[in-house]
Amino acid sequence: MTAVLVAEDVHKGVQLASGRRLDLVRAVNLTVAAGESVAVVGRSGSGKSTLLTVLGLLSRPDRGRITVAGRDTATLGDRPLSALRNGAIGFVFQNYSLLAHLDAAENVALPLNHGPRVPGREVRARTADALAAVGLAERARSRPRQLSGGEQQRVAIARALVRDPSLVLADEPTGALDTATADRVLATLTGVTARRGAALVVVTHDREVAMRMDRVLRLEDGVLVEERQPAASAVGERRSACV
Ligand SMILES: Nc1ncnc2c1ncn2[C@@H]1O[C@H](COP(=O)(O)OP(=O)(O)OP(=O)(O)O)[C@@H](O)[C@H]1O
Repeated sequence: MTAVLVAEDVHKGVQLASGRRLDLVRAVNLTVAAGESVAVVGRSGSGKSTLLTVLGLLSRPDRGRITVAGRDTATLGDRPLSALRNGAIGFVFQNYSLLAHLDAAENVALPLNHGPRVPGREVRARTADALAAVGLAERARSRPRQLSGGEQQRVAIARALVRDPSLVLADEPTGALDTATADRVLATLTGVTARRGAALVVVTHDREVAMRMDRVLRLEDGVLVEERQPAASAVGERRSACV
């Protein structure tokens, strides 16, 4: 098993406006293998998004160790950390975080503008492929305000996948989508993990979404508790069916 993401005894708290400290993530241990998908569920406000930002190297843990694609991030300075984040991780934000002055294609292409230079022709081809994968090939020139919430969410997913990340972290990736579109987007996300050997972590409130992942973990009192682990044969079957 090749581990793409390893979190060991990770802790993360936030300072409330009242000055009180809230320890949301208290002892998280998690290993996600290449080709594996994991759902994180839990009640609203339990710290799922906070955990995802720590796993995605967007904020540092208070304690503990996170290893991504074999790199121990605890010892990395800010620049190598952001280079690793940009190169290895695709993040789908709950609020999409699209840039309003850029069209869909330009938003999707953003991760390709950082790190090693990608030739313009390849940028255009990869952007078009990513938009087509989420069913938005026709909307490449639309600005976020010209797109529905669900379309914006799909642009955000295309942006997360455009660089072929080894780890995809998605915060409520189907929250704004109807059932048919959510199905298609989930198939894209799980297809990427299975075909390209990426690891996928999805935060969701939606039971049906959670059940489509290989494992379901619940964040409870700051600890991840295993809710469902399918038989290994079922995971293997699903992976080989997607190749
Ligand atoms: N930077 C911050 N400063 C203060 N409080 C914060 C901060 N980030 C999160 N919180 C609080 O921590 C709690 C957990 O937030 P978080 O967004 O991680 O939960 P969640 O499980 O993802 O919730 P939901 O399912 O509703 O999206 C919430 O009460 C939130 O208000």
